[in-house]
Order: sequence, then C-alpha cells, then structure tokens
Amino acid sequence: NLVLENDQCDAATKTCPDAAENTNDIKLLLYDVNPPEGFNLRRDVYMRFAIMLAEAQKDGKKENWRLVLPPWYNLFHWKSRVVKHEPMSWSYFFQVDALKSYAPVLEFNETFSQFTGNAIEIDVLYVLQNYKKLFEDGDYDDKWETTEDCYYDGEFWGYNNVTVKETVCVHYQGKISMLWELVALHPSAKTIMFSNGEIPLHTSYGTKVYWDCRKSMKFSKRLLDIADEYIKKELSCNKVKCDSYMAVHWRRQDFARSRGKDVPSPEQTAAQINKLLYEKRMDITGVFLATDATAEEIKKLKAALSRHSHEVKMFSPNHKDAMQLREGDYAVIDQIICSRAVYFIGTHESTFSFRIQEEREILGFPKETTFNRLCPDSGDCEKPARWTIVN
Ligand SMILES: C[C@@H]1O[C@H](OP(=O)(O)OP(=O)(O)OC[C@H]2O[C@@H](n3cnc4c(=O)[nH]c(N)nc43)[C@H](O)[C@@H]2O)[C@@H](O)[C@H](O)[C@@H]1O
Repeated sequence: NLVLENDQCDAATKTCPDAAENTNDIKLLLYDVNPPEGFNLRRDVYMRFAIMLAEAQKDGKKENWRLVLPPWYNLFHWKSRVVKHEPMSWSYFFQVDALKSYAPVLEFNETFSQFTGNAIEIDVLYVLQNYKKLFEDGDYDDKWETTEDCYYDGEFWGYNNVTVKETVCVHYQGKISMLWELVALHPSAKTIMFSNGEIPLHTSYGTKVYWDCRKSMKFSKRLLDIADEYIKKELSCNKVKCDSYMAVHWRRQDFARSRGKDVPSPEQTAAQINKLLYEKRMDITGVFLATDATAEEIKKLKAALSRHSHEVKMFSPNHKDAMQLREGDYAVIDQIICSRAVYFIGTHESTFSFRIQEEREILGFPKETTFNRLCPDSGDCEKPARWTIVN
C-alpha cells in the first residue's frame, strides 16, 4: 500500500494552496498514457489536456474542472526497477506553481487531501482506442463512437485505492477538445478518466496558445541548479545562453531499433560532429553529448571523435548529487544543458530533441543554431521542421 501524502497541504488546518471555494462542485479529469511512451511524449500529451481545460475556462465554462497530473510511474525507458515502481509527483521534475499559472492542475496527492478522501472512485473511465482503419480512405474527419470491447490494464500508477464505477470503450479520431462531447455523456459524473491520452490530438499545435502552455513547463529548481553548476564548472559558461560549447542529442536504444534509418552509427555520428566543428569553426571549448547509447557505442563514438581537438563531455554529477539523482533526472539535466548550448544538433523526430528545440526557442537562440539533426548513414537527410515560437 502506497502512502498518500501531500506536503503542500497544511495538516493542522486541512487546507491546501489550491483549495477551491466549494470543493463539492469540483470535478476531476484524470488521464493516462499508453505504457511504452516516453517522458517527452508524455509532456506533449500533458500539454494537450492542459490546453483543453485552460481554453474551455477562458470561455468562462468548465470552471469547476481540475486536471489531475498523472504520477510518473513505471516508465519504459527507466530501467532501474526501484525507480520504476515508485510513483513520482510532477513537482519532482517541474515547478508545479508554474503549471498552475497556466492550467487548473492538481497533483495526484492533492486530490486525496482536498477532494476524495483516502480513495478515488472514478465515475467513468473512457478507454480510448484508435479506429481500426486509421486515416484510411483519406478519411480525416474528427469523430468518435462507443464500442463493445476494449482493454485497460488498470495499473492506476501503482495505487490500489483507485476504483472505477463504469467503463466506456470509445473509438476516437481527432482533436482533444472533442473529448468534452464524451464528458457530456455523463453530466453528473464528478470524476472522469481517459486512458490512452496520446490518441486525441492537439487543438492548436504551434500557436500562441501552445507556446503559452509550453512556457509554463518549467523544470524544477533542483534540476536547474544541478545543470547550472555543471555548465559553469565543466563547460565554462556563466550565462543562460552559452557560447562555450555545442551540444548533440544522439538517441539510440529502442529508437535506433525502430527507426534505424534515421539514426547514425557511432562512426557516422562522430564524422558529422567533426565535419561540423571543422566547417563552422566555432570558438568553443567542448562538445556536450546527451545520449542513451550503450557504453560500447559511446566508446566507439568518443574514439572516432578524439582525433579532433575538442573535448567531449557527458554529464556526471558530483558525489553528493549522484546519491540523490534518478534516471529521469539525468535525462532532464541533459536536456537543460543541450538547451543552453551555442549550437544544437538533435535526433530526427525524437520528442526528447523536440523539447530541447522548444526550450531554445523560449531562450531566444538563432533558429539556425537549433533546428539541426544528425543525418542517417545513407539516404536523404531532410532538414527538421522549424516549429518556431509564437509570443
Ligand atoms: C521509439 C519511441 O521513442 C520515443 O522517444 P523519444 O521521442 O526519443 O523521447 P522520450 O519520449 O523522452 O523517451 C526517450 C527516453 O529515453 C531516455 N533518453 C533518451 N535520450 C536520452 C539522453 O540523451 N540522455 C538521457 N539521460 N536519457 C535519454 C530518457 O529516459 C527519455 O525520456 C518514445 O517517446 C516512444 O514512446 C518510443 O519509445
């Protein structure tokens, strides 16, 4: 049994910072994501839901709805079992106050302390599924229909005090704002959950609304401080926008297996970095490498790069930080460091690289230093799309 706590609430007065005026009127919206999806794809799914609520409330509607932040639990890419099986709150990675400044969100634990008591009973769980013939026959219309069968593994982020009264299976294709139509099927339901939250699409990808939400996803101070210290000490930079190092995100593992033709081998990756350093003649002291590659692959890459005078650096924490850091932290720190480099080159269509590009747009780097990708060993190398900021 997991212990449910909320350190933001005052135990004596039983109040929390976000307490609504009349908690009886509050309705909760929960969502979950297909288990194999990674951290940065999940960040995008969060934005779709946050925008769905924030936009509805702008119109003065749905004001009693709150979005419950799904704990980080059992992530496919986090290999350490201990970390996998411990649900982590969003405050671990993000500044939740900043999220709240954009959308009406609640940490999972806050829902217990404020609204639901010791357990959550979900009135309706909508299990979303793609249409079997997705986008076939050129049929891109937004649509949904309820169906007979569906499957949900019911993990509920490791909490065994979450139960469901009614399950509804739905085929879904289209924008996320259409989910309100499903919500309207059960007007008296106070707690609604959607599984497979990655299926509904952005209503406003790349617009000002998108960027306003994106800007509110600030990493936690704890992680920013660790990255900052590393950048100062190891990469000789004291500014937010550095000019002393370039950065590479080289995605491997399952990505290289499923999209092998988009991701270069260690030798070709090294050749591309060498070529770039030669051509651009950047006045830098080092190359920062963010990667999930195996030790063997990294060794090969470093050997092929060592012919060049620039030093290759990877994040390694001091002893004190190392004791406290978990896998998800390393990934976020890698992203922060990449986002501040004078030049960035990422992996084609990796959401890990996309989120770095967005951060660089927010920081205001020249576009040509941001929208760059590693090319495959052979074949075409299309330039990445420039999803530029809208202020
Ligand atoms: C193949 C697909 O790839 C998609 O991944 P993609 O967009 O790159 O990016 P993410 O959704 O973040 O998932 C990749 C995960 O791999 C680890 N990882 C990747 N690159 C690095 C790195 O440079 N440094 C560190 N420390 N960790 C890294 C990290 O845990 C990250 O969240 C997934 O979202 C999909 O679900 C699917 O797995």
